[in-house]
Amino acid sequence: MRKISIVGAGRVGETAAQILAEEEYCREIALLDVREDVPEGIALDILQTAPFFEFDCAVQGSNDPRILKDSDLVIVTAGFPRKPGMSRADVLESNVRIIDEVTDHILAHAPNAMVLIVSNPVDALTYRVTQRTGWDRSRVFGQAGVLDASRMASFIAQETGFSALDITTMVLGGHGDTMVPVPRFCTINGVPISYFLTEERIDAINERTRKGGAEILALRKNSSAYDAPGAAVAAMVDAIVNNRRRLLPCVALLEGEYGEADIAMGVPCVLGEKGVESVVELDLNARERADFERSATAVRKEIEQLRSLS
Ligand SMILES: NC(=O)c1ccc[n+]([C@@H]2O[C@H](COP(=O)([O-])OP(=O)(O)OC[C@H]3O[C@@H](n4cnc5c(N)ncnc54)[C@H](O)[C@@H]3O)[C@@H](O)[C@H]2O)c1
Ligand SMILES: O=C(O)C[C@H](O)C(=O)O
Repeated sequence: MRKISIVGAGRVGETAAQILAEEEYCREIALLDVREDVPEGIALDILQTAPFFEFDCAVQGSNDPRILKDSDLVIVTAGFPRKPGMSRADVLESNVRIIDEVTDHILAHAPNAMVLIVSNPVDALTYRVTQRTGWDRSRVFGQAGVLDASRMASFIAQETGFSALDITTMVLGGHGDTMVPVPRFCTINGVPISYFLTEERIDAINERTRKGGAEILALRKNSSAYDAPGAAVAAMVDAIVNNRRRLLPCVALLEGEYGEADIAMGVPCVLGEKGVESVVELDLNARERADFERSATAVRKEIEQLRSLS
């Protein structure tokens, strides 16, 4: 990949940019933000880590949307994070205006790019970008489940004492309190977690995962999470750049899968060089399906709110 742009050089955007540079996923990283001088400053700061991390890709920042020109991938982290006590949906109204402006910049300056949405509420905003661009869902998708699954894996590692390296997890649904951790698809080197953890402990891990973002926000106080979110973005970029065809939970537009259409939410996807290659339909049991439907109802409510703002 030649050029990756990040719109929103805030905490998540900067963290992601630093990892992308260290890993040299592309030859050029562009940072676009509305704060005067800030994207230039962040770009310089990241560039000056090059001798330590041994990369030589270009890193530039600007307030001028033309910096997006020729991007292969645009990552959108622009927008307000929630404050303690708020839900992610509480920033919908302010962030939809930002996302619309950013989408128009992408349409004007990077019409061939893939778009990875991070800004919250990520399901509704990903939906919004699919509608405003009219692009195929393979090119417009969001990050949520990779982060939620990594949180769940770290909680399982803490509870069991096993290495996080051996833990695989799956979290579906909307990126909110109704998200759906699926313990049946969580293993420690292939062994179901129910082999090591009681139902009660698994329920507690599910609940902590659902509230994972709020837990960090309450502790950090003046910022929501950005280290793990930046790493989650980088994991998705890695899958795309290296055409790994990883099975990752992504926010994707549903076209009948899981009995849902005209909605974007977290589902397992095959992620590779063309973006979301396909949505994988897992055979959910009755409880998982009910939880997924409850989550879809919550996302639909946000999408309805979006429509009323149009
Ligand atoms: N999907 C996820 O898993 C996930 C994880 C973490 C954060 N988030 C979300 O990502 C967003 C950013 O979080 P953060 O902690 O980096 O916030 P932040 O406040 O540190 O950064 C946001 C940046 O967006 C910029 N911005 C605002 N309007 C813009 C515009 N029109 N064009 C370009 N830039 C613009 C701001 O100037 C700021 O630098 C929030 O909405 C947050 O909730 C999502
Ligand atoms: O919690 C938030 O608002 C930020 C993000 O969605 C997260 O899960 O860390």
